[in-house]
Amino acid sequence: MAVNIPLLLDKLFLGHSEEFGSSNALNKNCTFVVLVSTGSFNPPTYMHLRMFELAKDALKLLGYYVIGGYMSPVNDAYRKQGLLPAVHRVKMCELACKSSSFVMVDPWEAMQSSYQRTLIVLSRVQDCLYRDGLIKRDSLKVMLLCGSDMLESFSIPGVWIPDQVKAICRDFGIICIRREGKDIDEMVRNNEIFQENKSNIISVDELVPNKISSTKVRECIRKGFSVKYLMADEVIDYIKDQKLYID
Ligand SMILES: Nc1ncnc2c1ncn2[C@@H]1O[C@H](COP(=O)(O)OP(=O)(O)OP(=O)(O)O)[C@@H](O)[C@H]1O
Ligand SMILES: NC(=O)c1ccc[n+]([C@@H]2O[C@H](COP(=O)(O)O)[C@@H](O)[C@H]2O)c1
Repeated sequence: MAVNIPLLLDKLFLGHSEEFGSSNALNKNCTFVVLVSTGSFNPPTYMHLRMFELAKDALKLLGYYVIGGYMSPVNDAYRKQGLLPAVHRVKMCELACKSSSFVMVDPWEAMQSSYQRTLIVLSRVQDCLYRDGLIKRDSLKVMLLCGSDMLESFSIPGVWIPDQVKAICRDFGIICIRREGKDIDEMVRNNEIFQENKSNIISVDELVPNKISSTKVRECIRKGFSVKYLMADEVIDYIKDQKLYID
């Protein structure tokens, strides 16, 4: 039985914008995008937030308008080594999102009693938005936002369910941020499902390459090094207060 947690809508852009002049953005004939990023966020870094900015810019050039984004921290049952309890990761994501005008946290996945696959997470966000009726179904697109390491994992046998990968690519779409020089076009060329849905897979190159990773941040904390300017000050304060990531 799913734990019922309402989807936050407070930062969703549903009104006026300079880009749309004086008229209401939602009356315009364009596709509105809601980004969903799934991951450990252990802890959330500036790069996790930066991904939303990069995706928003890239989609704008393609004629899409991003009206909001969600970070969805993975459930504890994912059992990745060193994964902190979801309560901490959700809290840190909430603190990280404070500085964003459009990125929110969706704690639904983290708060369920079992692991939730990414397709289920995307479907739930889409269902909530459809149910609310705030945006017309045919002008709303929910997309998975990820880094190229995650896109690469789609092709590793046994990690994802092929039918679910198909559904994610076909019914949602993926916006993928290049990470550490990975060739996203090659990944798309070498995967049949990606090939079939290549118009729905958008790759984003960074103008300012950024190698921040949660693993490296955890390593710095363990060694007692500074992590300032790698993630939000509020997140750093929380980690200190709660004495997290020190073995
Ligand atoms: N520097 C980065 N460039 C591009 N994508 C990134 C970067 N850091 C994280 N991501 C993406 O953010 C999402 C969530 O990542 P995750 O929480 O696993 O962070 P991570 O830094 O990869 O963590 P870890 O180091 O613990 O594996 C994934 O889609 C991942 O690819
Ligand atoms: N089949 C699936 O839906 C599937 C498989 C592997 C990873 N994932 C997701 O990808 C993300 C990976 O996060 P990490 O890079 O931190 O391991 C998590 O949100 C996880 O739930 C989903």
